[in-house]
Order: sequence, then structure tokens, then C-alpha cells
Amino acid sequence: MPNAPLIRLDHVTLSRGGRVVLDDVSLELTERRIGLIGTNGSGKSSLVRLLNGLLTPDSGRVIVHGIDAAEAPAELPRTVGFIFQNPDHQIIFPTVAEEIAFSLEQAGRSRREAREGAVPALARFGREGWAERPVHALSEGEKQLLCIIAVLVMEPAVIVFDEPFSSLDLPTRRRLETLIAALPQQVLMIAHEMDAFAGYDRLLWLHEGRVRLDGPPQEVLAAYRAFAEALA
Ligand SMILES: Nc1ncnc2c1ncn2[C@@H]1O[C@H](COP(=O)(O)OP(=O)(O)OP(=O)(O)O)[C@@H](O)[C@H]1O
Repeated sequence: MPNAPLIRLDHVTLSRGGRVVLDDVSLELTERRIGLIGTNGSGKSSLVRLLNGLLTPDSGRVIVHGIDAAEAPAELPRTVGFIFQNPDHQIIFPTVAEEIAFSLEQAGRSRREAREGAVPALARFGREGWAERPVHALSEGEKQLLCIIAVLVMEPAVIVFDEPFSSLDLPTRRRLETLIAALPQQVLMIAHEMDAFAGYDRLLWLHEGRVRLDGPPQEVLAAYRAFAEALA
């Protein structure tokens, strides 16, 4: 079925730097809110990077909302938006309006439409006053919000958050969580904070490149906590 709200990994194996980092992973992801946890280096970032074509599997298939990653890789960045831990890695342009205009151009608008569309796009998020602000003058939380707006204006079907809370204070984090909770998109969230998955439908625990546990967040978190405490 084309454009089905389904992400499918079928026997996916991926090596990086000569090591297997995802080992025969098969998953069907249909829920709206899905979390990923696991120790450092367990393969979380590698897995989500397969979904927008930043990485390509050595073997197996990746299908995202009807798009086969091997057949139409160019379609993936428009289907899967990414929010990274460090907004500075994502923001390219000196002003907020230029950054948003770039996203609109990526989404297929002409350069003129993109330039003219930046302020209305910001206004949809109540941030039209930011248009001419230099990006370097935004706080970390504001930069993170700019990244989210820049991704949302492209209207992706899936949004991946890769450790978005790491550098945010608690009030900023809570505001971001409220914003994420209201998104209509399918969301995949990588986080190390154990309370980041409240209201989530499903939590995957990755361990050494394999899915160690997959289920309701409370159950998976309890097992992960016990595992971490046994190691301490
Ligand atoms: N650019 C790279 N080149 C080679 N190997 C890499 C690269 N990036 C990650 N790896 C390796 O891939 C493995 C999985 O890394 P990945 O970033 O997917 O883990 P992660 O679970 O997201 O970790 P973290 O919680 O620390 O972000 C690790 O062993 C890591 O060393």
C-alpha cells in the first residue's frame, strides 16, 4: 500500500568502521509515538539514519511510508525530518528567515516563494518576530525550536528526534515535549532521559545492534533500569 503509515526494516544489517552496528534487525513501526533507548554505541542513531537515507544498509530492506529506501532514496529526506541534539549542526544560515526559506526551497518552493513564505511560516508558530534575528543570538532552546519549525515547514510524515533534550533546561524541555506531543506526525524519539517517553505507544531497547526488548514503555524501562543497575 503506497504511503502507508508504516516503517519497515526487513533483516537489516549495517556495518560502520568495519564493525557490525545493526545485526539482522527486523521491525514494523506503525505507532505514532515510538521511543528508542540503549547504552552508548548500541546503534540507535545508526538505525534512525537509515530512515532518511543518511546511511544505507549492507543488506536488508528499509521501507518508510511506502518508499523503498533502495529504490527512491531521494524521496526520503522529504518524508523523514530530523532534529539533532546540537542545533548548531543543523542550522546553516545567519538569520532565522533565511534558514526557514531554505527549508521551504528544499520542500519544492521556488526561491522567491521560499523567501516570501518565511515570515508566514514563522507566524504559524507565533514566531514572526524572529525573522530578522541572527541565529547566533538565539538561546539553545530557541535554536532547537527553530530547527523544529524548519523541519515542520517541509511537512514530513515522520519526525526523528535524536537526543533533543541534552542541552536544554527543564522548563525548555517541558515546552518542547508539549510541542512534540501535539505533532500530527509519526515521531521517533531517541533519549537517555528515563522520563522522556510518557504517553509513548512503544519503546525499543537496542543493545549491541539488536532489539533486546520491544513493548510498552513502562515494561521496557523497568527492564532497562534493572540492567543498568546490575552493571553499576
Ligand atoms: N561515523 C562513524 N564511523 C564509524 N563508526 C561509527 C560512526 N558513527 C558511529 N559509529 C559506530 O557505530 C556504533 C553505533 O553507534 P550509534 O551512534 O548508532 O550508537 P547510539 O546508540 O546512537 O549511541 P549514543 O547513545 O552514544 O549516541 C558505535 O559502535 C559507533 O562507534
